[in-house]
Amino acid sequence: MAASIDFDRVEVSLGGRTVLHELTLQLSERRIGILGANSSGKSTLVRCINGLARPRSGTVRVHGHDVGRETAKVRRLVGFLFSDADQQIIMPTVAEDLAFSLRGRPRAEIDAAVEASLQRWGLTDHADHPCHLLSGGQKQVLALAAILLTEPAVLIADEPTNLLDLRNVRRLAATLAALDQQQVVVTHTPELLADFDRVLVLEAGRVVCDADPAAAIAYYDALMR
Ligand SMILES: Nc1ncnc2c1ncn2[C@@H]1O[C@H](COP(=O)(O)OP(=O)(O)OP(=O)(O)O)[C@@H](O)[C@H]1O
Repeated sequence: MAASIDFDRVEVSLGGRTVLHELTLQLSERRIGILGANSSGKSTLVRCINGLARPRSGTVRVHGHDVGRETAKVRRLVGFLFSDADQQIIMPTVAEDLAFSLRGRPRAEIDAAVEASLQRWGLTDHADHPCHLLSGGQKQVLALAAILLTEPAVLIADEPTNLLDLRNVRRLAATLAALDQQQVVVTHTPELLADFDRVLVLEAGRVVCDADPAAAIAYYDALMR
């Protein structure tokens, strides 16, 4: 089955306005960045990949699976990291939140996976820590760790560094770079995309530039003047 994300003439309307216009794209590179002005349709585009946004017409497929028809299957393939980790931290403590990702599996399997995840992400000393007392950077790491426990093939991150200081921006960038998963990252921080494989620039619901990072970042910079 094709290991790509395919948009076929996708049109999305929200509140009576066309937010994405007849978008046809094949995303098969490992790391894809998305830049664009506020309201240009970036979040809507990535939300189509896991069915959070629904096209009025056209089809989105993830590894050959139609997002509209096989939403549950696609959501098992696609992890989604929001800019505000509070939106996706569900349980009271760090270990419980990680365990929640694996709910339904045998207890011993969950415990072993949570233990390994705590170690991988430097959270072992915070296992019983109330999530709401974590710093912004720690919350973002926890949200990412919880997503990765589900072993998604694709990771979507929508403005993941918005609430982070520069140190944590750099940490998150290094963390993302080291992951095996295909990644689609929306950001207002072009430097985050410097070593990506491909960068799209959106403007008013259309892809106006689709290039390597240097060319796309220069295009975006000129567009924002
Ligand atoms: N649920 C909704 N109902 C109506 N309009 C919506 C809805 N969600 C988004 N929109 C509109 O769709 C347009 C695109 O929004 P989107 O969030 O995709 O843009 P964006 O490029 O991610 O913006 P930002 O950089 O500000 O996060 C905006 O004009 C927004 O107001």
